[in-house]
Amino acid sequence: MPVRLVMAGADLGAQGPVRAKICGLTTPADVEAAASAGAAYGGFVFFARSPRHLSISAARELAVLAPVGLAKVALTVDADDAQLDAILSSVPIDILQLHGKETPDRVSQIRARYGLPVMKAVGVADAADVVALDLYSAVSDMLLVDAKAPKDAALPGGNGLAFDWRLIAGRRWTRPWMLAGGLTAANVAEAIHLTGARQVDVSSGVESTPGKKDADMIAEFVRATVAA
Ligand SMILES: O=C(O)c1ccccc1NCC(=O)[C@H](O)[C@H](O)COP(=O)(O)O
Repeated sequence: MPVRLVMAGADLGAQGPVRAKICGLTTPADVEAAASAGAAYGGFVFFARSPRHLSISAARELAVLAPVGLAKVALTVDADDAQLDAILSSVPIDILQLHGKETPDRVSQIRARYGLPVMKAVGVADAADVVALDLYSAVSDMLLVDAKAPKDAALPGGNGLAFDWRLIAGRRWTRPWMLAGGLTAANVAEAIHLTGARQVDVSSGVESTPGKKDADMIAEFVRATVAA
């Protein structure tokens, strides 16, 4: 199904339930759990150091299982054209999530080269980081407003850490955006109410151990999101 990001700017305003993205799917059961829970997006991680990393062939096997309605997101970190070419020539992907230090110019290049919607992740730890969101909203189709990974973190994201949501309370951007970082079924309603997010992204918060998704936790998270 084509992803309606242009329309999504309007769709994601006041209408409809908040949409959930389940990131770091690694098994067919994860794809089934995300889809049957009613998630709008499923994320595939291409980052070798991650416990959620997928080879291209594994990602392809999962992506073809995703039903209409579960948009397939490829998460990469400072990927070069060769890596993106390899992923996108084999895996049917709907959205690219750029989770590294990609500059605004690089985001624009990637959008132009692949013609896919691009979601740029921006890490937030303090008010200065919020400025970067304005910069990237000019060149991205969607923003992922995430916690900034600590300097000593093993991963640039997916660490299950939240940021101070008050930093973005009441903020709006010209592009659709998604809130991420340390969300769980227990805190997602508060996060939505405080920030006004209409889309949320979770990984660690629906895992029993790092890298292992739990179908019940996914269902509970999506229920809490929709009910918020
Ligand atoms: O998940 C990973 O392993 C990962 C690796 C490298 C860059 C980003 C990564 N994950 C990002 C996400 O899963 C989400 O987009 C988001 O940051 C939520 O993560 P979490 O705080 O674990 O819910």
